[in-house]
Amino acid sequence: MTTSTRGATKAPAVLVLEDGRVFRGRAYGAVGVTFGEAVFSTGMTGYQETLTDPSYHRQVVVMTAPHVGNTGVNDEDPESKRIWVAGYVVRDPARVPSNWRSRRSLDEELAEQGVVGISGIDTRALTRHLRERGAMRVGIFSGNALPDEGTMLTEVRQAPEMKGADLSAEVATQEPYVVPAIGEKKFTVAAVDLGIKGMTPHRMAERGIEVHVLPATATVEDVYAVRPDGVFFSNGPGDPATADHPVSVMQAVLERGTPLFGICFGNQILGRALGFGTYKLKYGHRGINQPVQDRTTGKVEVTAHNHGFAVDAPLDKVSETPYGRVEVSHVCLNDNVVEGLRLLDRPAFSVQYHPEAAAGPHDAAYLFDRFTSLMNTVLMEGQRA
Ligand SMILES: NC(=O)CC[C@H](N)C(=O)O
Repeated sequence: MTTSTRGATKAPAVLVLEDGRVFRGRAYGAVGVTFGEAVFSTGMTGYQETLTDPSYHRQVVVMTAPHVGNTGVNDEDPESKRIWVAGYVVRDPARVPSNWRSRRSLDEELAEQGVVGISGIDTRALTRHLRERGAMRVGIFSGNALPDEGTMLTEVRQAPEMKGADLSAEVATQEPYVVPAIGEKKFTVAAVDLGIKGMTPHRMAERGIEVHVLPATATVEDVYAVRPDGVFFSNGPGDPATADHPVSVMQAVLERGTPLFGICFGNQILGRALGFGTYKLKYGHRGINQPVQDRTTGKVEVTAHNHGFAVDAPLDKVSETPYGRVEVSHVCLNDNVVEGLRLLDRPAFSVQYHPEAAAGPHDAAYLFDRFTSLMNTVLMEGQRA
């Protein structure tokens, strides 16, 4: 069945930014009201992965790509069990989705999951506004009887901000579960779920790792109860400055010298565990075409990003920390933001971006091999000792 998503058949919708700028369009997905932090993603593809990434919880995502929904919605690509974005902003939705895997239209899927969107927006103008003024709160209001602009603006300004938001527990698993190794099992990893994407344990499983995914509230005892060869800290929503519990668990892991790998939120937590601060970026990095340099090899990777905060660590020197020496291993070539940390005296490292990226690119997949080889080295040393 095809559903027409022609703008004219849809209810009117209004997007109101906290600084008072207003964009008018048509309802897309569910009709209603939603609030969140307005952020833009420059990915030309992979919208299902974006929508279902738990790190987007409480964010209203603006797509710079003008056509969205062309390949419909399939049952294979989601990164989690539901759509997490708080709202979705597109320019020109596909009228008829077309792909051999497509099961339904994106419009239908958003409506079914109760996600309020808006279409017919000049998303490039909106993106330029956010780039100049910074990420800010936003509301989308749709339906035939809308409040006046002043009322909508007041409501937007009452919505919670992303700075200071502690959100991992709202998205992470409540119960531990195991993702079995594919083929021969070589290692066991405890993965602390702060908002993990499905592709991350899969990338580990492909390398012979049995992954024990643990709730965000997991204690040091819970982590070591699975007798891990390595410990992983996942991506996740919210402000890393609030993540005191995972920071203290990670410090215990560093203390014991267990191989450790972190992605995105996990990188920010490693930064904090080592004593660095984190800060909010003006508008963040979101998309699948961000250039990152591996400072050890000089090689540039094209990478997937979704972060609004970053680690404040010096680029030009090796830092001394309570856990030994640390270097900034990766940097974003657009703006020199810290994109990775590596300890020189312990088997631990992390990256701010997404080597697991399902929609690609896959330039950074070697980082999963680096984690495997750290576990291998530590295991061999243990056997020799
Ligand atoms: N994808 C992530 O893990 C995001 C981390 C953090 N919430 C940020 O926005 O920077």
